[in-house]
Amino acid sequence: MSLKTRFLTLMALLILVAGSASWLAYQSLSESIIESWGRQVTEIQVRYDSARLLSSLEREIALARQLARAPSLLAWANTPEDEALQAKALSELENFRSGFGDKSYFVALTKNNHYYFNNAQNEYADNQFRYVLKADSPDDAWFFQLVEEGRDFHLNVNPDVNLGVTKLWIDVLVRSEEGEIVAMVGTGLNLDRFLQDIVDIGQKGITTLFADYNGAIQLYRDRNYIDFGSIIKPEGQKKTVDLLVDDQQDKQQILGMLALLKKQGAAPGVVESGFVTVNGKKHLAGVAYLSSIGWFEVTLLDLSVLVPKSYFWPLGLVFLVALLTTLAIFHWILQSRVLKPVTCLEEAVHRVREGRYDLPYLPKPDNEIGRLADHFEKMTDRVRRHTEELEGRVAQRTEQLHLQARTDSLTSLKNRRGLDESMHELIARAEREPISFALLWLDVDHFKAINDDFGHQTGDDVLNRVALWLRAAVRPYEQVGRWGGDEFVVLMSPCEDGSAEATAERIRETIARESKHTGTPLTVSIGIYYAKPGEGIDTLLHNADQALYRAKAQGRNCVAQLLTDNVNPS
Ligand SMILES: Nc1nc2c(ncn2[C@@H]2O[C@H](COP(=O)(O)OP(=O)(O)OP(=O)(O)O)[C@@H](O)[C@H]2O)c(=O)[nH]1
Repeated sequence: MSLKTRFLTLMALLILVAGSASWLAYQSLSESIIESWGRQVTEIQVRYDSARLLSSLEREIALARQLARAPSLLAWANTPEDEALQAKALSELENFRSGFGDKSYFVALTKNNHYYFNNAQNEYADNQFRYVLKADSPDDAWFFQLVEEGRDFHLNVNPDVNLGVTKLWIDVLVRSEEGEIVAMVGTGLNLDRFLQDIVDIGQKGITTLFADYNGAIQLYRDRNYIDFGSIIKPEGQKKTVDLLVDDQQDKQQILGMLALLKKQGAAPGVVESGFVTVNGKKHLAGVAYLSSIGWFEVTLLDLSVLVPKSYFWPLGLVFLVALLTTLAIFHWILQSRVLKPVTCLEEAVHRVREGRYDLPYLPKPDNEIGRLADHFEKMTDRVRRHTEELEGRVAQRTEQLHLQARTDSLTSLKNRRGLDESMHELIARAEREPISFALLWLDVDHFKAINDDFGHQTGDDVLNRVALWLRAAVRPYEQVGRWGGDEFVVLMSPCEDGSAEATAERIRETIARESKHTGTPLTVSIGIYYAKPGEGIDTLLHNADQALYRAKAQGRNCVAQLLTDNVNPS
């Protein structure tokens, strides 16, 4: 895996880990903020809903209580058969009727169980007596139950089968001076309008409901959940608030909140709250006890509606964009400041390793890698110069050795090897183009005697002088060498017929003449051989040697030629 891939993978992993940790921390923090905010909102909402209910009921309840204390009503309730008292009481009731919000009232007398009612349309004027309540009738059980419980004030939602109406009833007991319950009075409020005004107020995500002292649902936007006639139902058959929540733990929690508030009694403004699941969605439930009417107010806040998850999408988007931007910036910095310089440096090192000093362009960021590239560039330049210098020296030395290997150390003429190579070149050239060349083989006469008479050093001096005279006697481009001992060779090319003899003669004369000026006069014998096409080096040497042999045989200090197709001496 390349450095770049490793870096980017590591970076992405680190960002993901850090991002996930931040996200979890954010989730936890936001949840606790939402929870704390939700509880405050719930409290406010509960108090607000409670206040709305109480404000709409208080006047009605106060009026009902006032009616319950009316002397005319009390007098009639004590003596129901007294028609005068009845007329007076009903007149009083009619006065109160116009005061009630629903413009209706009811009276039920405990002594004869007579039930009186009149409505907004004054439908039952002078005919307020509606029916007789029967203790054994389930429809009338509410009356007998309330009287038996002896609660002076009660609210309930109940259908009146006889009247064909379902209302929120305000029931107030009428007691005689002795405390005996003699009647029940009150009014009924239009349930639909009440639900519409107080309960189903159309705030999204907020559900308001009211439950009675036992937790039975009294006011709720869904009528199917309302526990009508709750007063007469035995425990266990009531539609209580826990019906709204899904699991058993939540049911216990919400009922526990009701029990706790009931225990705390009349402490105003106390709100209990907790999370419950309603229809599979998490809700924050707030509960308050309205001691003045003996009911509970329950508010359910759907947090997924009030604070939907979609609110956090921009945050996720910002996180994603930040992640990608960070990766892009990191990649750019990594690429320009680290990876590209390192890649170029690696390529440069590779080239130098292969002996190439033409470095590619090396980026030099202002960091350790840039400085490393700079050092490497300078180091390479130095190595290149050093290598070039060394190579120059080696080439020079090689050239020297090459020359040395082909030069006679005494005379500085070509040695046998040098002559050998020159002859090979001439033969090869003669195969390609029609050139002629000749070999002169020269030997100092009686050289041994010089050595013997004057010493080896003098012999060397003589050989040196012969070399100089030889060199001077031939054209500059003729190749002259010492074959060994006192034998010399001249390669003449191009060489027309006859020119070799002339040159040989000139050499012989020069040496004889010049040596006379030295303390050791000497002569040389020269053999000549003209090369023929196709002849190898051995043939050439052999034939030249034969020519020399002839010259020696002829008495020395002379020139002899070997003609291979005519072997007679010249
Ligand atoms: N001083 C000196 N003598 C050498 C060198 N190389 C060979 N000699 C001597 O040269 C002599 C060559 O003698 P030869 O060619 O055999 O005979 P020569 O005396 O020249 O007689 P001819 O050739 O028959 O005229 C020998 O005595 C060698 O020892 C050298 O480099 N320096």
